[in-house]
Amino acid sequence: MLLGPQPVPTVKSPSTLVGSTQMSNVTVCVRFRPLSHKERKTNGDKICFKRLDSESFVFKDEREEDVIFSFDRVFYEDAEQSDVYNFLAVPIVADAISGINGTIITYGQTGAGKTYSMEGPSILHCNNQKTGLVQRVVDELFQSLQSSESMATWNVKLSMVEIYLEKVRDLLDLSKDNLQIKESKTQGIYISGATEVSIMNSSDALECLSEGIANRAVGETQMNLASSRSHCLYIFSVQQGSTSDERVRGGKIILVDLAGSEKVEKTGAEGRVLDEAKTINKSLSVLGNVINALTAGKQNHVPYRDSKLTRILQDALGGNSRAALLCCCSPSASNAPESLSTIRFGTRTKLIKISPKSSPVETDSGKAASKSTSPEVDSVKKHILDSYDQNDMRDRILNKLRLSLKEEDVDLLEELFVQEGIIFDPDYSVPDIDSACQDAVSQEISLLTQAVEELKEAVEELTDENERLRGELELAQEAAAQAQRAAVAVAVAAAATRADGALFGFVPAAAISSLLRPFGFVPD
Ligand SMILES: Nc1ncnc2c1ncn2[C@@H]1O[C@H](COP(=O)(O)OP(=O)(O)OP(=O)(O)O)[C@@H](O)[C@H]1O
Repeated sequence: MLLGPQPVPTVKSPSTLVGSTQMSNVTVCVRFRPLSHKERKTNGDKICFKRLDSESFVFKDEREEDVIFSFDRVFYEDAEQSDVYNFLAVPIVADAISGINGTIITYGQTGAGKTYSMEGPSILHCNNQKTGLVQRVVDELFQSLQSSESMATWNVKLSMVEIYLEKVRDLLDLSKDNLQIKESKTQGIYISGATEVSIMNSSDALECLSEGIANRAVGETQMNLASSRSHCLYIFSVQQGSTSDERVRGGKIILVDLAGSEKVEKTGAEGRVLDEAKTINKSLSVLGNVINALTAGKQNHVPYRDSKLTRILQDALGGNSRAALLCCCSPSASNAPESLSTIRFGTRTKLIKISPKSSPVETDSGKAASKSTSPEVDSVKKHILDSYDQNDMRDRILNKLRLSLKEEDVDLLEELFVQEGIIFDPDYSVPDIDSACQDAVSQEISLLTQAVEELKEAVEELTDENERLRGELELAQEAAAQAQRAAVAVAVAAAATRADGALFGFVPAAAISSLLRPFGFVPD
C-alpha cells in the first residue's frame, strides 16, 4: 500500500509516485529530524513535506509539483531512536551473527541528523531513549552472542576509520594515516593494517568507540576540518564457531556516517576548503555513480574503485551483504532543495538488488573453512614474491600497464604509485598488484567515460551555438535585403521628387513619408 488513511493532497498523477517498497534488498528509510531552534528563528515553522503514512510523504519537486515518495519506512520528527534501530538495524545484526555482512549508512546534508542517528547526543553519556544506532548494535550483538547456546566460541573485533580527502585514517591509532584497501578470497574487501581491538562486552566496545570519536576530534582540530567533511566508519567483525559442527562463521557490520552531502556552491567555500568540498562531493558522486551502474539493469562497469568509500562498500552494495540506508533530512522549507536531493538519492538506492549469502572465514589457525590455500602454498608464494627485488617488481607492473595504456599515462601512474607507496612496498603481493592495476585501469575507464561525456556536452553546445549563429545570419541577411529595398525606394522617391519638382515645382512631404514608411525610415 502506498497511501495511508489520511486525505491525499493534490497529487498530479500516478506517475508522480516514486519509490516502490518491493524492489530491492537495500532497506531505504527517510528520517526527518525536528526543526532546529535556528531554523525556527530564521525561517519560521514552515515544513517542506506532507506526512501521509509510515511509508510515504508528499514533497514538492523542482517544478513545484506534489510528488509522493515511498520508502521502506519514513521516520518523522516524533520518531524515537529505538524505532529507527528496530526497523533498520535489528535484521542486520541478526544476519551478522549468521555470517552475513551488514552495512548501515546515514546520508544527508550537514546538520540533517546523521551523527545523531548513529551515536545519539553522546556515545557514552546519554539516556536510554536517545541512545544511537551504534550503541544499540553493540548491545544486541553481545546479548545475542552471550545468550546463544549453539555458539561454542565467538570473537568480536572493532575498527574505526575515517576517510578524508581520499585517505583512510585509523581512528584507533592516529599514526596510521594512509591505510590501504585490499581484497582477499576469504575476507573480501578489507582495510589492511587497520587497528582491530578485541572486545568482550558492550562497555569495552563503548570505551573503544569513544576513544575513536575523541581521536576524530583531535585530528579535526589538527587539520582544521569539521566532521561534516569526512566519512566515519565503525567496523565490527564477528567470528563464531558452533557447537554442532566444526564450521566457523564470520560476519561484519559496517556503520557509515557519511560526510555532508550539500552542494559545493551552498557551502560558500573557497581555496583549500573548496578543494576539500569537491573531493567529498566526488566520493559521494562516485557513490551515486556506483548506485546508478548497479541499478542500470545491464552489465555496466561499476566504478567501485573510483573512491576509497565505494571500494570499502563494494561488498555491501554489490555482493555478500545486507545494506540499509537512512536518508536524513531537515524538515525546514528553507532546506527543501537539499532534502529533495537526499530523498532522490534514496529512491535510486532502492533500485539496487543484492543477494547475500553467509561467508566462511579463516580460523585462528589460519585454515580457511572453505576454498583455502594451504600454509605450504602461501609460503611458496611468499618465497617467490620475496625473490623479486623492488626494481623487478616495479618493472613488471609498469610493463604490464604499458600493454594497455599510453606511455604518458604509465608515467603518471608510476608517479601516483610512488606517492601511494604501492610500488616500493615489499608487502605487496601479486593479487595486490593486480588489484592496483585494476584500480588504475578502472580510473582510466572512468576518466575516458567522463571525457566522452564532456565531448558530448561540447558537441551539444557547439550545435546550439551553430543554430544561434545560423539564426543571426538569417536575420542579418533579411535586414540587409530590407535595407537594400529601402535604398532603392529612397532612390525612386528622390527621382520622383525631381520629376515632380520639374513638373509642379514642389512635392508634398506627406507623399514622400507614405512612400518611405513601409521600410521603417519614417515613424508611424
Ligand atoms: N532526531 C533528532 N532529534 C533531536 N535532535 C536531533 C535529531 N537529529 C538531529 N538532531 C540535532 O540536530 C543537530 C545536527 O545533527 P547532527 O550533528 O546529527 O547532523 P549531521 O547530519 O551529522 O551533521 P554533520 O554532517 O555536520 O556531521 C544536532 O544538534 C542534533 O542533536
